[in-house]
Amino acid sequence: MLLLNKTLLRLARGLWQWILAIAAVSFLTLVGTTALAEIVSQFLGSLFEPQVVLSTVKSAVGAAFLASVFTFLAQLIKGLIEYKTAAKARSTMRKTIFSKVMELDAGGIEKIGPTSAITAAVDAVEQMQAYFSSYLPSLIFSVIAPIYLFFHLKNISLIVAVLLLFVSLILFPLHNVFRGKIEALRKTYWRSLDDMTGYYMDGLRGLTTLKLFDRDREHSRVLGEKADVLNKNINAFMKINFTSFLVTELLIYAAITVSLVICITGMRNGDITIAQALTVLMLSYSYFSAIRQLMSASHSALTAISAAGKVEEILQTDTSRPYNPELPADPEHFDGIRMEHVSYGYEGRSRALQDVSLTIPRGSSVALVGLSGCGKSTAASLLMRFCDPDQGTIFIEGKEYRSVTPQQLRTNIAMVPQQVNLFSGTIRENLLLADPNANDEKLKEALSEAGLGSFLKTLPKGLDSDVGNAGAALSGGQRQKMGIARALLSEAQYMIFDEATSSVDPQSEREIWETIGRLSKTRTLIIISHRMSTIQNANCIYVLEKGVVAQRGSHAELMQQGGLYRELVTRQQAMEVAE
Ligand SMILES: Nc1ncnc2c1ncn2[C@@H]1O[C@H](COP(=O)(O)OP(=O)(O)OP(=O)(O)O)[C@@H](O)[C@H]1O
Repeated sequence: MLLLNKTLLRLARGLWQWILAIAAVSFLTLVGTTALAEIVSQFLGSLFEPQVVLSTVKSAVGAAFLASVFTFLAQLIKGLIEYKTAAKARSTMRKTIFSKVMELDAGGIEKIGPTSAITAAVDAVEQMQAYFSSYLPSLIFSVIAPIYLFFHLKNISLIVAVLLLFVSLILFPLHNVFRGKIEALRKTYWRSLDDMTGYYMDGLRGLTTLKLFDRDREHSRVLGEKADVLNKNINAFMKINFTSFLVTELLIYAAITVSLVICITGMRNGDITIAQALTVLMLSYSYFSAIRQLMSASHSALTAISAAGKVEEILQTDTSRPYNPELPADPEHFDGIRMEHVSYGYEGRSRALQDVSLTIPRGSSVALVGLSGCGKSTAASLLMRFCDPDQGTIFIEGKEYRSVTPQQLRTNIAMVPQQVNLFSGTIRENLLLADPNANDEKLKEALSEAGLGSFLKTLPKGLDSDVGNAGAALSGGQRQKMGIARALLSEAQYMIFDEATSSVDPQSEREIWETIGRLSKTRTLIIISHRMSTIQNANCIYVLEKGVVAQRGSHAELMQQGGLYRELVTRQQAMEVAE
C-alpha cells in the first residue's frame, strides 16, 4: 500500500540524506505557511477589535513579509535539492546498471536481451528517479505534516484537529484502492491500443495483399471494432480516474466544511475567536496539500516500480563464474581440451548439446560442422566458459575447467567470432584491448601474422589510423583480420574460429583461410565453418546433428563412411558448381 519496493529501496542507499533533506525543507515550507496563516488570521481578527493601531498593522505586515520570504526561500531550496537528488539518483543507478551489464558474459547478455539492457539504463532510470526525488520525500512529509498541524490546531479545537487528521490519514489508503483499479484499467487500455496499432500496421504493410484478395473492407471493419474497444477502455479509465478525484475532493471539502461549522458554533459559544476560526480555515487546506502531493507522486512511484522490475532482472543475473582449485584433475591427463559427456540446454528450450564427448589434442586442428542449429556455437560458448555444462565435464591440459581462474582460461583460449567488434578509436587502441602492454613491434607482428601487414603499410598514420565508428572505416575482411590479430596478441594456445569468414567477400575469405592455415602450425585451432571445403585439412572433424556427435574422423575417413558429412560436402559442391 505504501508502494515500497525492495529494488528501489536498495538503490536508494546513497540517496537517503537527499530524500530526508527534501522532506525536511518541505516541512520548513509548511512551518512558513503556517506562520503566515496565523499572522494573517490574527491581523484580520484584530480588525474587528476597536483598539487597532498603526503599529499593529505595521508589525503584522512585517511579520507576514518575513514569513513569505522564508517560505519562498524554503521552496526554492526544495526545488534545488529535488533537482540534485534526481541527478544523483540517475547517476547512481546508471553506474550500478552499467557495472552489472559489463560483468555479464555472452550468455547473460542474450538472456536479458541487449534492448532490455539499453532501456533499463535509459528509460527505466528516468522513470525511477522520480521515486527518490518526489515519492519518498512526499511519503515522509505526508506523515509529518498532519501531525505538525494537529498540534497547531488542537489548542483551538481538539475535535477539528482530530477530524482533519483522521480524514488526511484515510485519504491515501482510499486513493490506493482506486489506484489498483486504475492500473488494471490502464493495462487493458494499453493492450487494446497495442492491438489496434498492430492491426493497423499489418494493414498498412499488407495493403496490396488485402486489395489483391478483396479483403480491405473487412480489414477496415475489424479495425473499426478495435477502435471501439479502445474507446470503451479509455472511457472506463477516465471514469474511474474522475470518480477517484471526486471522492477524494468531496471528502476533503466535507472535512473542511464540518470544521468550519464546528468553529462557527465555537465562536457563537465564545470558545473560539475570529482569528482562531480563520487560522483553522487557512490551515485546513495545508492539511491536505501534503497528501495531495503524495497522491500525484504515487503515480510516478507505480511507473518507477514497474521499471524497477526490469532493472531487478539485470541485477539478479548471476555473473559469477565460480572456480574451485580443489576440483579433481583429468583422470586421463589429456594434453589438450577434452569434453566428456557434456549436455547443455538454454532456459526453457530442449537440449542444444546432448552427451557430447570430444577431444582437441594440443597442436591439432579440430573442426565442428553440421546443419544450422545443431549446436556448434553452443559448443564454442562452453569452451569459452560463457556458460557451464548442465551435465558432464570439460578438462583443459589435465585440469577441470572450473578449477582454473577465469583469467587463466582467457589467456589460454581466444575466440574470433562471426562479427568482430571494433570500438571507435585507432588500430592501436583496438589491439591493446587484448594486450595493454604490447609495444608497436608486437602489434605490427600480430597484424602481419593476421594478414594485415601490407594494408598497414598503405596507411599514412599506421597504427594511429582511425578505424571509424565501430570499425566502419575498415572492410568486413579487415575487421575479421583485426579480430585475428587481437586473438594472436592474447598469446592464447587455443583459438576458436566461429564462422570467422561468414560475412566477408570471397577474396578476404581466401586470405583469412590462408592465415588460419599458417596459424595451424603453431596453435591449436577449433574451427567452426559452414564451408566444407575449408575444414578438409583439419586433423579431426566432428559432425554434430541435433546436438549429438553423429560422426567423427578425418575428411577422407568421413567421405568414405558416407552419412551426413558426405551429404553436406556433396550438396555444397553442387551449389558451388551452380554458382
Ligand atoms: N541464447 C539462446 N537461447 C535459447 N536457445 C538458443 C540460444 N542460442 C542458441 N539456441 C538454440 O540452441 C540450438 C543450438 O544453437 P547453436 O547456435 O549452438 O547452433 P549452430 O550450430 O551454431 O547454428 P548456426 O550454424 O545457425 O550458427 C538451436 O536450437 C538454437 O535455437
